[in-house]
Amino acid sequence: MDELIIAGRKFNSRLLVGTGKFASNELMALAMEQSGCEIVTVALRRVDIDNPGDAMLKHIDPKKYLLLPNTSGARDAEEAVRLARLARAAGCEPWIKLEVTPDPYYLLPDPIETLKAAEILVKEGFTVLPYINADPVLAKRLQEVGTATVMPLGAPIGTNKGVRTADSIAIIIEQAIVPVVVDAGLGAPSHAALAMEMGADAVLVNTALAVTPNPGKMAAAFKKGVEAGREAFLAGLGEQRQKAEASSPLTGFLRE
Ligand SMILES: CC(=O)[C@@H](O)[C@H](O)COP(=O)(O)O
Repeated sequence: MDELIIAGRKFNSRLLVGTGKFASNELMALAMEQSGCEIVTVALRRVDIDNPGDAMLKHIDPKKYLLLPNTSGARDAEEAVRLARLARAAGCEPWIKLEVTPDPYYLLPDPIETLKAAEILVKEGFTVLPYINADPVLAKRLQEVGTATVMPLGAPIGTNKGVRTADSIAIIIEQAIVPVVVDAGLGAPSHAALAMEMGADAVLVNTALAVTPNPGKMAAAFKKGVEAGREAFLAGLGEQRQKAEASSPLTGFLRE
């Protein structure tokens, strides 16, 4: 597959994987392996980031995966910035998946606090990958302050509903000057394929891999979905039409 480039860094995989909710760290590691991913996100609140012996971190080989800490659980910009700084102080690369989700029920990202935190973190030299609602105006504003990607949600985190925000994501993709990573709510490989067919640069998946009885198999299926979607996008999909058009044109077969 063609390379994904984020902030000048090249990746062969366009599938990013989250590490929450797995029944065991072994199943998480299996899913990472089978997904072919190169970027793995970890919630800073769930790991002892200072401790290389942390039970989960031990399963994430830094030579193989870029560890992308995320600020999940932060309720405002201040908390998110503090978590990002802690990760950097602990020796993580200055890449951060910015999540500000004050509402515990829908976990929808706060656009104002996200923009505020992004501005601060970009100025401090972080490579910022913000999780956002599928809002084209916010996506533009974030790119203007210098985020490395935008990560619009397909559906709320953990819902497995698929790309419910397709029309807005299409606008974000059309206008983007940085990679667009569809993040959250993708429950099936076909959802990932759809996002990629639309022209998303990558997708991030966690729950769908973690809640199945077979995380390894599901991760392999998502890998194929992402690759198929990307190939189809690059090939160029046929135009959608209102009226039927025969697949086998009848001209020449008609009786005089
Ligand atoms: C792991 C992570 O970063 C999540 O916040 C992310 O948005 C994934 O969402 P799903 O769990 O719905 O795949």
